[in-house]
Amino acid sequence: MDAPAPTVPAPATCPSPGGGRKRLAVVLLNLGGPDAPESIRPFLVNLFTDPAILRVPGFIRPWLGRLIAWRRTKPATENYAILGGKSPLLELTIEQGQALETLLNAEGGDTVKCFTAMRYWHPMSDETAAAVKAWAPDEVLLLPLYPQYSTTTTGSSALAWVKAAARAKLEVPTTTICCFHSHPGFASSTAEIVREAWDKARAELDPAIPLRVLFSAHGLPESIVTAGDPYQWQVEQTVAGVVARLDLPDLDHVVCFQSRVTPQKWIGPSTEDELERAGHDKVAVLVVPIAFTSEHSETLVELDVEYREEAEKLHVPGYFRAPAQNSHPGFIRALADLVRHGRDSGRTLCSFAGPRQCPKNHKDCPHAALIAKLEAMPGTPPARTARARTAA
Ligand SMILES: C=CC1=C(C)c2cc3[nH]c(cc4nc(cc5[nH]c(cc1n2)c(C)c5CCC(=O)O)C(CCC(=O)O)=C4C)c(C)c3C=C
Ligand SMILES: [Fe+2]
Ligand SMILES: [Fe+2]
Repeated sequence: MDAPAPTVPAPATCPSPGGGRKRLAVVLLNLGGPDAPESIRPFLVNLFTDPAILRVPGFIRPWLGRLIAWRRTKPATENYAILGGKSPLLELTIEQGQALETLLNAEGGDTVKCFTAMRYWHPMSDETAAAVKAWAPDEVLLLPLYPQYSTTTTGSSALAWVKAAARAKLEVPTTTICCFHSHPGFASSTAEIVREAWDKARAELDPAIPLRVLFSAHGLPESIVTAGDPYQWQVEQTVAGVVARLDLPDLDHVVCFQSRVTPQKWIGPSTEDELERAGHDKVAVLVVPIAFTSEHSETLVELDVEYREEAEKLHVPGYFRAPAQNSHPGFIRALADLVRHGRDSGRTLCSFAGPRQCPKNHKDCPHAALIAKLEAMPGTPPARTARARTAA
């Protein structure tokens, strides 16, 4: 159902490995977004026919997924029209990859090249796996740009990569970073961004009006969380880590969830409900996107246009928004640290701290679930070491 794939640019001329330096391909995993109005429907079909997103029996999924995509096309087209008919996600992800590559290569050591593999629009895993194979790396490291692990995002992308790597016969040791929700460098750089936005908002706002921070994450159907997905728990960990670094004692803040797109019950409170509460309490809000590291349709349209209008209607006395991390130097340093640490860990699957971080009740934590799937998949790249498997 994909539209014809745009040609993937050939990888830049490879630097000589020289001096025994190894070649490390860092593959940035991201969601992807339509690159033109005519890509919106096939992008949505790819999204809603993903078994990680639409959890219905396999024989129904292609039909139901296409139906939901068809119904979602009109509102999504209106949203992307505000952004010129396309998502900015690919450009921003490429910029993040370039900044990361420059930083890692400046340190000497191995030769690093960053690639991008999008889940629902081009360049997708098959195209990227072919480009990575052509570059002939000694090792691959998968780095999601989602700080918090969800089966619907990082889990789905990692599985898509494993299948694509097998098809491309890319059989090199591969490390997957599963999450960095509480990575100290990520938390500090996010706190820096939030603090700057807070100071700017406070400077503009009447000192008599209180300011509440709404940490707004993309939502998930509640049934996915109940089934064991650790995403909500990890979002809460991120917020706790960021708040601890803000140096704003007694900060009025809340974690809330946006972007509900299906009729099922989604996790809450919703960002819309929190706007209503802010209007009622007569407090201004600073909205902080907390589960995605670059600007995209849901920050630039949903937060900046729709929720801003909603806040006005609800008489919220001030509406401010902190930017996403994008290529903030502190964030890129955090990503570089994750690459180095993941590499050195010798693990197949590595959290920001090495081993599993999620409490036991989150049975979809990849350390319990994904590793088995990764290794059971025919043609899976070999686990790095037997120790890595047991350590996971
Ligand atoms: C943490 C990030 C995300 C989670 C979790 C997530 C789950 C999830 N998403 C949908 C449905 C849609 N998501 C759409 C766009 C979209 N989703 C994320 C991130 C997460 N999704 C991003 C960054 C984007 C935007 C990309 C861009 O183009 O800029 C869309 C399409 C847009 C729209 O129709 O408004 C849909 C649909 C579900 C159902 C889900 C969990 C089950
Ligand atoms: Fe989404
Ligand atoms: Fe986990």
